[in-house]
Amino acid sequence: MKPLQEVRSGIIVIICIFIFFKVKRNKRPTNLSTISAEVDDNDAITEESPQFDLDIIRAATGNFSEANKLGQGGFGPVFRGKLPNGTEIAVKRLSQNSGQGEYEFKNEARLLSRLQHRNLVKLLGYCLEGIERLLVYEFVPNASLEKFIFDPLKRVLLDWDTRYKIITGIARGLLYLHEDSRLRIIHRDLKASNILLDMDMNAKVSDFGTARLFEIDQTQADTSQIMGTYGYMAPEYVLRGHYSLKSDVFSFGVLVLEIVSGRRNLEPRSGQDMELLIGHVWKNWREGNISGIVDPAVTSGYTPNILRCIHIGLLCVQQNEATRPSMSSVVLMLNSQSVTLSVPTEPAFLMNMSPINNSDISSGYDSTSNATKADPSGNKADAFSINEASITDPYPR
Ligand SMILES: Nc1ncnc2c1ncn2[C@@H]1O[C@H](COP(=O)(O)OP(=O)(O)OP(=O)(O)O)[C@@H](O)[C@H]1O
Repeated sequence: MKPLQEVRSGIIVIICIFIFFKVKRNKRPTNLSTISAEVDDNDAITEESPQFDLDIIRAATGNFSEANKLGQGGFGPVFRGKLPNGTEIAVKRLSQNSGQGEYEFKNEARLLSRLQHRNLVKLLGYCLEGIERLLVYEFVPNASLEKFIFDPLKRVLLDWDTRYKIITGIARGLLYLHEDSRLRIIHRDLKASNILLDMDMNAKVSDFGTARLFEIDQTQADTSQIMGTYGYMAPEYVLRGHYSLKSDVFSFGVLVLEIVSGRRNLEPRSGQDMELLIGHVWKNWREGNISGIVDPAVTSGYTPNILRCIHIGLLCVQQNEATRPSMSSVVLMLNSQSVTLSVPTEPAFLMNMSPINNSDISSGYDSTSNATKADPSGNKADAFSINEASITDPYPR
């Protein structure tokens, strides 16, 4: 009997050890290194991001030659290059005075290298040698949405189907950042110049320099540092430094309306009152004047799809962040025509900007972008006022 009991005990111990290790394997740790285990079926699991040798990057970019310069962003210039294996790359060379510390640099590098989605620009690796800090991205051949949508000649190339594909691509990329990985990521600087277009005009969300990481239960925060670009920032972010997933939803809504109309939300016109695009869209939507909204370069007629996108855009830019939809709702609304859309309430169109802001905005433009970066020192634009017009007829006639 005794040996039999020992055998039984032995089996029980073995089963317990097996269950223990099985549970341990399945348990998801909560740190950043597990991000790759959280990818959905659009994604591939990625390894630790490779650290590139500075000599390799120098050789790939012709020693950061002017001829290879793709553009100048807020954190430094971006250069085109080719690795010895033929892979085309875009190298972001962070300026010493960019204000981005080692922590932020590593944060962006580690974050991006672990996230992979067809609508996100892929980070191939990084280089941290001496004072040199580089981010090495896949090269996205068709430049940014900004270069297309606001260019009088190029935007004609964007028919409605292409614009719709871009809108859905941005929505999916953002949904991935917000909900489909274990860590929630708020982009915080979503704008047309941060949407890159690949060979097939698929949208890829780029520039996570301002992204913040959030554990599942920490989805919003208040900050004394305002980062972002005027025209795209949600009012609660501009005025109170409060950001959340819904701040990105607001920026997405602005982007949708810009894509539909081919106009910038914030277009400075010297000597005139500034009218934000979202205010213009709202006014025309209420009057049923769709032709006053849609880019004349879109020649396909005002299909229900276009009307739906305007409607979704207006839902995203609502003044009250609580009433803005989540990105998963947005993707659902875009994918299924049968999903009923609620009536949008007043958007946060910040009219009657003070002369101080007007001059700030016109002088703050750089050569590559008409969008104006917010003051990273955290000075809040308290001169914005909200138009309090009430809704009488929310449906277009
Ligand atoms: N992966 C890439 N592939 C191709 N071109 C790129 C890539 N990344 C950036 N670029 C180009 O380099 C330019 C500068 O990019 P960057 O993201 O640094 O700045 P930005 O988006 O214009 O401004 P900001 O820094 O304010 O966001 C972009 O306009 C884009 O045309």
